[in-house]
Amino acid sequence: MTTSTNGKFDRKPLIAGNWKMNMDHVQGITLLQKLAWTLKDAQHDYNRVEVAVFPPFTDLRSVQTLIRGDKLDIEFGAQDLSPKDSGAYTGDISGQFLSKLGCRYVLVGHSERRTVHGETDELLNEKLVAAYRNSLVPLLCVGEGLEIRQSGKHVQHTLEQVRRDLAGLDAEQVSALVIAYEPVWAIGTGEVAGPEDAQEMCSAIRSEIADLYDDAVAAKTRLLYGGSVKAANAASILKQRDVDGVLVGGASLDVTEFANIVRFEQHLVTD
Ligand SMILES: O=C(CO)COP(=O)(O)O
Repeated sequence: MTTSTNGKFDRKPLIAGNWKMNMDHVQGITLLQKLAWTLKDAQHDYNRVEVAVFPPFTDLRSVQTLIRGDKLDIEFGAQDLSPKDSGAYTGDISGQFLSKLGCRYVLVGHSERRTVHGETDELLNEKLVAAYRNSLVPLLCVGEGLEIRQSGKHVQHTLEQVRRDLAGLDAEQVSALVIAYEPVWAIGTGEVAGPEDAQEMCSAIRSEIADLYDDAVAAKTRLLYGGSVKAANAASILKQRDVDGVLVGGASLDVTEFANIVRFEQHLVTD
């Protein structure tokens, strides 16, 4: 594996597709089959770049069956989990069940959960604990809205989220964690943060982790950017020193777009 003085490629890049509330289980397995074929044609090297998809809950069993049956080298995760493992919590989904279903990852704190469902940092902290308790790797989403960006307080705001969400987690847990910086104003809007914005925030998050834990932990935590990522803008973002991958929404539903984003990252690692 290519290494660099800053250790960027010591962290395995992750290209993640958040399908959100799109694709029923039939559409989902068709999309996944096409993605697997496309990546195979492109001779994708899974040892160098990890690919993960986050389908709706109702797709997870079909996705698991396909990935296991066809031995696809694609990881999958859920879009949310309950802070509790079982009990009278109608409509919630337990991390225990997700883990048993073979999920490797789980999204925590996506801005659509924070805003539409009013999820607080305190709740998200409990969800992170629940994820680790059930051997899931959490992919924590943080980021500011437009007003905060315009007020110039975006770094302060996002680091505050990081501090609150990570409260009480130990060094081993945070080393395994993935954090996606997703500025709310760039999600589904076509507005993409510039590569330098992505680098600014990922670098600030890494420094914050070094302060909260130590440099060794900060060097291991993978940091992604998300918000209107497409094949056309992915390369410049992925090149940034502290950006270890991307969390892709809309473009992950288009196999060609998503596979091209994976390819950009693979070239960066290989060249
Ligand atoms: O929210 C996102 C991924 O979690 C980003 O969504 P879009 O890529 O559609 O902007």
